[in-house]
Amino acid sequence: MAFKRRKIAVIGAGNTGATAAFMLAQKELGDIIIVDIPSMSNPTKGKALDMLQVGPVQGFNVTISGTSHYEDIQDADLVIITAGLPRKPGMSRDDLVTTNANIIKDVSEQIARHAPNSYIIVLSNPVDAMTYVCYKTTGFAKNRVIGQSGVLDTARFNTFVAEELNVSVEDISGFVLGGHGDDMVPLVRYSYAGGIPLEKILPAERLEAIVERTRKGGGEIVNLLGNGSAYYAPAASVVEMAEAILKDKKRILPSIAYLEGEYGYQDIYLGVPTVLGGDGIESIIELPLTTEEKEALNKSAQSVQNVMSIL
Ligand SMILES: NC(=O)c1ccc[n+]([C@@H]2O[C@H](COP(=O)([O-])OP(=O)(O)OC[C@H]3O[C@@H](n4cnc5c(N)ncnc54)[C@H](O)[C@@H]3O)[C@@H](O)[C@H]2O)c1
Ligand SMILES: O=C(O)C[C@H](O)C(=O)O
Repeated sequence: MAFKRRKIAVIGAGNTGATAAFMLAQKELGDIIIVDIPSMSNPTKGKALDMLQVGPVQGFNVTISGTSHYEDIQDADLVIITAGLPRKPGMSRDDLVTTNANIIKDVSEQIARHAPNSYIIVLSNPVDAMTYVCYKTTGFAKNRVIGQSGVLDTARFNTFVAEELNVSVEDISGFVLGGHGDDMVPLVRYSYAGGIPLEKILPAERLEAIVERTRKGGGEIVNLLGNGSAYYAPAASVVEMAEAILKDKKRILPSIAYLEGEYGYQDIYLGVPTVLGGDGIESIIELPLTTEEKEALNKSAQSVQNVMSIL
């Protein structure tokens, strides 16, 4: 049997979808098909063609195409869902729930029909609840339906810590648990700079300020952009997860995973540390938490439940 290149479908050709598609191509992770709703002109095809023409300049060699037909995602190995509305200043991610849930249901049905063996990473917000909708609609196994938030939230935390310490961001390893909302749980106790616990080198009030800024990191960018939300770091984050799966890297990365008793929660998608490899979420890592940390995680899980109760 001949080897074949991987096929990656990106649903939604907006800011996050187009940026993720471009980064996937630059890393030659597979042939890319970008799907968006039909329109009078054809911006999806236009973006795909524009990206493809970077290949000769940067030296990557994959196909990139744009479409509004779901048949074109036939047999995709991996699907990244970015379809849906982003928030605007003054909105919370949860305000998007009703509109985006309808979009995610529709997209998930199409994925189940045309790419029944795929692994899915969901980005659309409110992402914990949208990942749940995708899981229920596709009926795929829980390890194959994954949400992205923790890689991004951790990247923000790491960025702020590196700036504070004036050291390389490469040496910071933060750790964020919970839902992708303002009560997410950056766990300082499990965060390090060059192997040194952060609590040993940063005063408690500076750490608390960084935790707060991380929690509101998405909103900070929404306010700065004025019309839409972050996309470079979100795209890079979803691509890191995609790479872990496509190359069976068995990375320890935070993912939004379906919980059946882990951390004491049932029937919920929530951000937890996972091993991401060729079979998607291969395992969930459970860590001992202090009473205070567990209370913070309970609060975050309750926020996700509140959004899910609207569905
Ligand atoms: N999880 C995260 O960390 C994270 C990070 C950034 C953005 N997001 C979320 O991702 C989503 C997309 O953000 P964006 O900045 O790319 O928005 P965007 O408006 O730039 O792009 C969204 C695209 O989805 C398309 N779309 C809508 N319905 C569709 C359907 N049924 N099928 C296919 N495509 C459809 C739209 O036409 C649009 O091109 C938002 O919900 C945003 O909140 C999540
Ligand atoms: O903040 C948003 O609405 C988009 C995304 O979830 C983010 O964290 O950047």
